[in-house]
Amino acid sequence: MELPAVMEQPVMMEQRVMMEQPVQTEMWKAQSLAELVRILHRLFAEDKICVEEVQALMESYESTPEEWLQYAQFDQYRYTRNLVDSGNGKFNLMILCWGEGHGSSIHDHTDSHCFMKILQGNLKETLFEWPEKKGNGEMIKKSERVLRENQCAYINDSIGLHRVENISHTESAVSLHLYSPPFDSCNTFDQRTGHKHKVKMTFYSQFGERTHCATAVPQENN
Ligand SMILES: N[C@@H](CS(=O)O)C(=O)O
Ligand SMILES: [Fe+2]
Repeated sequence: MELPAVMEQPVMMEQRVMMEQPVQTEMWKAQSLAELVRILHRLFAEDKICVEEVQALMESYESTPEEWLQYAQFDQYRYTRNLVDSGNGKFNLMILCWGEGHGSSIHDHTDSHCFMKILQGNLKETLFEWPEKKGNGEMIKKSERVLRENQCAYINDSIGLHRVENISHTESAVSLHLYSPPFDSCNTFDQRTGHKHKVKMTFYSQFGERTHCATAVPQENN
């Protein structure tokens, strides 16, 4: 029996390029936000993800405001969480908008992976140790750093807890966050005592449309 002719592989929309690194690894380059979302779907369809690969992919996207402005909805008083893509149930991709001086409480990430890429401005990330189970004192600060445009940071609960702040008095900031698996509540911690408090997290907008919250008082993580 004749074997079917080998079909030519379709040309991929995305480009896999070799980056110059000490250890040569194949890496993705996302040319647009839409392409970034497509590649993320592909990577998260697998059982296991490679943290470094996702982080490098997110870093490879060069922030283009026209591509994300529709999702960047700000609030006067607190940072907002705006859902961009629900990742086929595998991840949530969202844009967070930080006005001048806005920041989050010290919090955990509910056993999920958290990738955070800066799209505009700078954000300060302060890392804390988990408090002792029965502790009742000031929380221990491990490190702090300023994340700049296009950088992508990563955290999970085994690394520790963090607080994120836009310390600028004159510029807003915008960041792109990916959480996998998705979650809608986390714990916040009191810096003085280490006491924790479970909070529900909400979206200010979803797919560019403002969401109308059922609760009168927003219970956000800030
Ligand atoms: N993890 C926080 C944002 S940040 O401060 O890392 C959130 O999802 O609201
Ligand atoms: Fe966080």
